[in-house]
Amino acid sequence: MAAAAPEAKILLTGSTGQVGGELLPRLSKFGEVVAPGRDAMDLANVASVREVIRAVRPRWIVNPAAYTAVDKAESEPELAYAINRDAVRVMGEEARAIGAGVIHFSTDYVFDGAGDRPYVETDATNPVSVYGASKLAGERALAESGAGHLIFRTSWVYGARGKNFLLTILRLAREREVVRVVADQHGAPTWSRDLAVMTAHAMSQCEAIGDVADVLVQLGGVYHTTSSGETTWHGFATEAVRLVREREPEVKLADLEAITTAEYPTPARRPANSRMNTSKLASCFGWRMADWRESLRKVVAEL
Ligand SMILES: NC(=O)C1=CN([C@@H]2O[C@H](COP(=O)(O)OP(=O)(O)OC[C@H]3O[C@@H](n4cnc5c(N)ncnc54)[C@H](OP(=O)(O)O)[C@@H]3O)[C@@H](O)[C@H]2O)C=CC1
Ligand SMILES: Cc1cn([C@H]2C[C@H](O)[C@@H](COP(=O)(O)OP(=O)(O)O[C@H]3O[C@@H](C)C(=O)[C@@H](O)[C@H]3O)O2)c(=O)[nH]c1=O
Repeated sequence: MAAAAPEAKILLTGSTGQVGGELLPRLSKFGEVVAPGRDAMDLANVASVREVIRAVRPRWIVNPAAYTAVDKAESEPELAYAINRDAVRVMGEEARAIGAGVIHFSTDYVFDGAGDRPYVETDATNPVSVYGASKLAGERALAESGAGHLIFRTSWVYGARGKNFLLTILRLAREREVVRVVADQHGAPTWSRDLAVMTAHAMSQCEAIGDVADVLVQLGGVYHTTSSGETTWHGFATEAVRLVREREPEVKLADLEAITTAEYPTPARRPANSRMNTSKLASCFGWRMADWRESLRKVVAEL
């Protein structure tokens, strides 16, 4: 009697992060999920990345782990590139060798924000920060590796847990009477859970068609995966505070001041236009991302 085929394995990085934390419970339907922490697989050390992939031999590598400290990256470029580019290159090389698919996440910060319409996947990139440049280098390294891959570019990720703008603003709103927020950077806040649900849908679609590596020859590439609708960081903060106030009227904040980017200097530059067109996701995977306001309401209800 032939031995039973080994169970498919999914190697998930960054399971302590916003997106990884939401992916973890949603991937077990695809096989055994192996989710090593930083101690077992340090993305700053490519040898450990190679070693783990060779030991696990996954069918999918799902990689939401990243160096995400946008301002700090300006003074730590080597570490940002090691995690956001070099580790991703090794994932691609190892995935190619075993016919695994790689799901990777990238960012609106690969663009300079100069345009005045939502970006499509084929638009020219031109990052204006070290973080954005290191993420773009990771996208390119993965594409060059020849592995079947999906790169989900998203923006302004938030959720009920983790380090994110929503939780920062709500903390400030409880502590202060005045909070100043930039109102000239445009984009779409995207719930970490919406990304995880979309990712599982895309994986299901791929698996339903056939062998993952073969399917990704057709479907692989970059997809824009931001919430529907658009706002500014100030608009996002305003809606979040409004929703929280409905059940917490004692919130201290009296003035949520709309300011310009120039009035809020930061080490890293951010794009003024972060808007992304998600039609490709809809046409290739039949998936529409939720409206940012709808998701924000759900997250605030969970807090
Ligand atoms: N956050 C955002 O606003 C946006 C994020 N993205 C992209 O989406 C993806 C998910 O982001 P998000 O979930 O918010 O990220 P988080 O910052 O919430 O999580 C990052 C994860 O990466 C892990 N990690 C960082 N460095 C290493 C390392 N050296 N070795 C192993 N693990 C490491 C962290 O582990 P540990 O807990 O040990 O630190 C953590 O689990 C990333 O690719 C990011 O670039 C795109 C657009 C917007
Ligand atoms: C906390 C705060 C921020 N801001 C501004 C600064 C900045 O322009 C904008 C967002 O601030 P943050 O530093 O919280 O967010 P930032 O780290 O820039 O968020 C980015 O993270 C990476 C990982 C991504 O990939 C991007 O899509 C994006 O989500 O809001 C204010 O104006 N007032 C405030 O009180």
